[in-house]
Amino acid sequence: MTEKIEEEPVIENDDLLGGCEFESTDDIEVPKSLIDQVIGQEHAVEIIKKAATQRRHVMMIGTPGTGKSMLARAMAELLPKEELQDVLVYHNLEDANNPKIRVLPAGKGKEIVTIQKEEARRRAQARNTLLILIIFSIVIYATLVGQFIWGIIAAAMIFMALKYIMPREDMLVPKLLVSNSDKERAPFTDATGAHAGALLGDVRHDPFQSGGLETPSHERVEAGAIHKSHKGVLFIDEINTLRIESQQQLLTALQEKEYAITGQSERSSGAMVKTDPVPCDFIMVAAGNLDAMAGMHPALRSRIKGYGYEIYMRDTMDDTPENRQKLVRFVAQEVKKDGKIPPFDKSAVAEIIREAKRRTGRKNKLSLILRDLGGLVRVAGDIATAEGAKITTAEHVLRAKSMARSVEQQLADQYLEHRRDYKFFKNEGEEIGRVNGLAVIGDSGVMLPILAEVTPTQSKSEGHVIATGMLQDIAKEAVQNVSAIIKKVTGKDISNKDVHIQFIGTYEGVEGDSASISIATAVVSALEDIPVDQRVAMTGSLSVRGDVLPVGGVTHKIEAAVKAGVKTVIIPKANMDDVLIEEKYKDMVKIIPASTIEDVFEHSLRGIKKERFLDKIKNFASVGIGILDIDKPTVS
Ligand SMILES: Nc1ncnc2c1ncn2[C@@H]1O[C@H](COP(=O)(O)OP(=O)(O)OP(=O)(O)O)[C@@H](O)[C@H]1O
Repeated sequence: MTEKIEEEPVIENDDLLGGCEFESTDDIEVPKSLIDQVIGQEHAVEIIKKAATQRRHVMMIGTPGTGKSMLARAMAELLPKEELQDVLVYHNLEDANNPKIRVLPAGKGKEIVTIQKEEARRRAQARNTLLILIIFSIVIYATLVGQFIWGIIAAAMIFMALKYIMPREDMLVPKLLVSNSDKERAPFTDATGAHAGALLGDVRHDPFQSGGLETPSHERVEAGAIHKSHKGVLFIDEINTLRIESQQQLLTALQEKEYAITGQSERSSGAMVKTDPVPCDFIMVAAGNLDAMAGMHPALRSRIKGYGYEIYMRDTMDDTPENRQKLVRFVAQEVKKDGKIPPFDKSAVAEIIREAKRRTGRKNKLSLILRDLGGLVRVAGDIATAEGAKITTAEHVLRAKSMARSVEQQLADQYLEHRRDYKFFKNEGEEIGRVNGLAVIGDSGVMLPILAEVTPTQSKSEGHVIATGMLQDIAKEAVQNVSAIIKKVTGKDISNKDVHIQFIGTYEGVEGDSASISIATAVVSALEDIPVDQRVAMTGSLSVRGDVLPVGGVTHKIEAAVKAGVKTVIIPKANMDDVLIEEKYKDMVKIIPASTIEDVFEHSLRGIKKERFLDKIKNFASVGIGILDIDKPTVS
């Protein structure tokens, strides 16, 4: 059974705002602490709070832009600042290559360095005065005895000798390696993509290693991110990109809570120097996507797991009035954070929330990929600013949406333009074995024509599915699924035929497992000689029983079909509530829900043979096919 889509109710702005009353986002209160600003990740917030009190490590896995670094920053805000410490590094009189470390309460380090510097300056002044006096006395004495030249030479030699023998004042001044004076909160260090030196500390190379010109080794010691985040939070995103040795060293630092600093480059004079252990008692917050876990050193992962928490970030939240209200606050937060863009009025905020719904591609959900949504807020605000507007309106947001398109969207549009130029798409007439399939690249849709040809097999044993383009495995699976249905319905065994399938113009990045119903239709059309209506495009997954299963990205796919000039789009019935196409496309397309492959054939096949074929299918449906139930609902 098929049915025409009900006109999607237009959601009023007030509903979209979840009942929030305000004139502009300036009226909305933004929480002071970062942790209270986090939206939609309640589970993560709870764990972060717990981990901060218990000083536990955390690993966050999830899509970029869902607030992982924001949560890590928020965690640093929750840590007590009373515990903060300064770290000083001193020259070691016995072994210059082993600088000494001293740990003091926050603020004391800076005080000591200032005092010592002042003392050193006074000592240097006194020494220089003494030197000048000695030199003058020698020169005057030599002049009096008529040996001026010898006097100058003697003065120069004495000057050099004394300079060499007398201890250098800067040797005695410690270096402030880690400073926490005047810090309002515990340190937060982002070591994402840091090389070994930046992460673990380093000792700089000294080109002048003798002759009184050398820089004292303790002066060349630099703290790493692990030391700077002592008593605070060390955040590393994409943890898997960190070299395995660095991960191992990080693990040691985590276990020991102190880590000596040495030169990281073997050829540098810094490699000779190794300090006493420097404290690094940090909380580690590691982040990444699911791949990150695979690339992570198992011991490091197990350390975090054993001494902390793992969090999986959410990509969406339920579309409830409370959550819509949170998004209203999100817009207010982003406007405030930016500081330069004008506030948003109700219509503009509603448009952002509408976009948050659209971006999920799922019914009753709101997107939590808030960095991207924040980007839209900023572009809309910038457009308003450029116009000199005092307030950002829905019109600015709509313009921002067409300006701030993702690379995938731009690529898809370019692809469409290119295909249209060369008439790759057909959007009218009928053709045997040709179907307008729909696919997604990233967050954008593309129309993907699919051609099928069925020929007697060349092989002696059995027929083959020969697919070209990048979606070969999917094509084979779809043909396998449909072959059972075809066999029952038409009595034809396609296992003794070669089925050729071509995806026209596929390229890297196209996701295609939602092409199953298109492939099935193309194959049936070719096999039975029934033309396909080219004004129709379709998307849907297929079970071996002929059920049409839900897929992802229907909104983007429908919009792509409309852009390609198609008038009717068949989608899985289960996806009907996920359709959130833009207002401007609504009157341009008829959306037909399909729950079985029979529905798909009904709306896409044409010609006189169609009815007979559909009758056969109906019979088959009433009898049932009773074949293996291996279908599993997949969302592509
Ligand atoms: N859950 C959230 N609540 C409020 N704002 C958010 C949330 N998620 C993201 N944002 C906004 O997006 C910005 C970027 O998010 P953030 O850098 O924390 O994402 P991320 O998950 O760490 O991404 P990546 O892994 O790419 O670093 C934040 O500064 C904030 O403005």
